[in-house]
Amino acid sequence: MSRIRVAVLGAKGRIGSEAVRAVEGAEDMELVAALDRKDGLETLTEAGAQVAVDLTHPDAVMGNLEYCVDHGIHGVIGTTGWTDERFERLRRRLDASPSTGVLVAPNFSIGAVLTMRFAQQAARFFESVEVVEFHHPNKADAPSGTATRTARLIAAARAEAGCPPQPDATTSALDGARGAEVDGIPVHAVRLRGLLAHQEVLLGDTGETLTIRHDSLHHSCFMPGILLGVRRVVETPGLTVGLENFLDLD
Ligand SMILES: NC(=O)C1=CN([C@@H]2O[C@H](COP(=O)(O)OP(=O)(O)OC[C@H]3O[C@@H](n4cnc5c(N)ncnc54)[C@H](OP(=O)(O)O)[C@@H]3O)[C@@H](O)[C@H]2O)C=CC1
Ligand SMILES: O=C(O)C1=N[C@H](C(=O)O)C[C@H](O)C1
Repeated sequence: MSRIRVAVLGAKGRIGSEAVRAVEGAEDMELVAALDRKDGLETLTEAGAQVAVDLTHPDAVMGNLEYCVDHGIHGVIGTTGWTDERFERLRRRLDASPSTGVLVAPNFSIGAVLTMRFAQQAARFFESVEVVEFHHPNKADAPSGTATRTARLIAAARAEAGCPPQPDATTSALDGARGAEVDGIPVHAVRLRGLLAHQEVLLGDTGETLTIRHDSLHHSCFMPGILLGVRRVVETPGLTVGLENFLDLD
């Protein structure tokens, strides 16, 4: 059996360093490159990488990914900062490299993926929904990629079910007091020393509330998802958004 030749970008970072160890420990993979900020992208082609795992920074990910797609290297992308415009740019790039696969996963932890799915299922049954995410204070972006994706999935489920806008009588508020709005869903970001990555989806209706909470307690929780992404992306051309597509959830 030939092993999958994997490169990790952001290899010295919090999640990247854990990913390096996970790839090294996977029997069906070979770590052929571990890139930090100072390393040129040509290292990827020189090393013969088949899959690049990007865990860098929202400012770096597009350049890295475009180099990979142009060179036929599959991408497993955990880095955040994804907008509709970025997805469109990536789709156009992939059109010119139709055998290349890219997985963009807002969250690789199975529990977080299930949180998103459960929130999506519950969204139409409650009048009110808000998302609160909690992260370590060194995180570059807010709200988190996971919270943004969760809110979008909730909003889409509510739109499909014909739910009206949620009630909110606020007419006067300090800037930011009601959080950010993602497709009409309020999203609040907390940054606190001691935390890693946590999320609550709060749903409310007359006389009851439902809270769906997930806690990532260690970066190891993202590793099974990253390894699954590497194994599946080599056989899945085009763009896949969300690890749930590789989990056979239905
Ligand atoms: N999808 C998921 O499940 C998860 C996603 N993430 C996301 O992954 C990203 C990284 O998070 P985290 O590990 O906490 O961040 P860190 O800052 O700890 O790590 C990022 C690493 O990438 C390096 N880097 C920056 N730019 C480049 C570049 N152009 N090429 C190569 N390396 C580069 C940084 O170097 P330097 O220190 O010199 O800047 C740093 O070593 C974030 O977007 C985060 O949200 C995190 C956890 C889970
Ligand atoms: O920066 C982090 O730590 C994380 N980033 C991802 C996000 O923005 O959703 C995934 C997880 O929350 C950890």
